[in-house]
Amino acid sequence: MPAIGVLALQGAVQEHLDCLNALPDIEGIAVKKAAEINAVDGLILPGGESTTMGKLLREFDLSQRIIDRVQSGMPVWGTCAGMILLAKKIVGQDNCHLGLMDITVQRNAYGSQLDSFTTEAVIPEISPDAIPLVFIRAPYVENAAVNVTILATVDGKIVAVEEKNMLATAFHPELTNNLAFHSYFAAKVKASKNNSICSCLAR
Ligand SMILES: NC(=O)CC[C@H](N)C(=O)O
Repeated sequence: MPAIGVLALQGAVQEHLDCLNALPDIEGIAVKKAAEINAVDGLILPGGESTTMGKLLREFDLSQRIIDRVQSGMPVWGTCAGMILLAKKIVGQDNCHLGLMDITVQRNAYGSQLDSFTTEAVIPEISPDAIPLVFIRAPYVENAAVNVTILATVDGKIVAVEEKNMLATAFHPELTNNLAFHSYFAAKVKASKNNSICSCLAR
């Protein structure tokens, strides 16, 4: 059964695990050691506080492990702070964290009076039905390179993107009871696991 890790350094870990474990044929596992990250077929970087998570990733020497696995094809999904961790550029900062996705993100982009809000949107790639979108001190994508697919915008701002095996959302599907994004990501993980089994057998 494919296993999806949820990076468990800080943030909304249990909520993602509950969503994953509600899906058929997927095992959700909290991961915080390099060996655990090596053992999963996909990885979720949860919401929380990106500066703290980035610092812990460096302290525990996990950044390069994640970068290597994602660059060799492991699907990854960053939600909110996780999106910031994936971005190659963060507005107003000289450095980034994992620097994997060709996006520029603006942290806390909705300002103080709109720290948190909920809306909904139809995102055809993910589901034909409207999906609830929960934003908590959320970033948005200020710029996405041409190789990045824009999945959703809210009020003209980009809030969900995909680039090959990488998915990022400014909002928190794990805080709703709608499993559409988790199902979509699980399908990506299953497809990538099948591909790697096929290429091993073909050798
Ligand atoms: N809900 C969240 O993940 C908030 C992200 C947070 N504002 C950050 O910049 O890291």
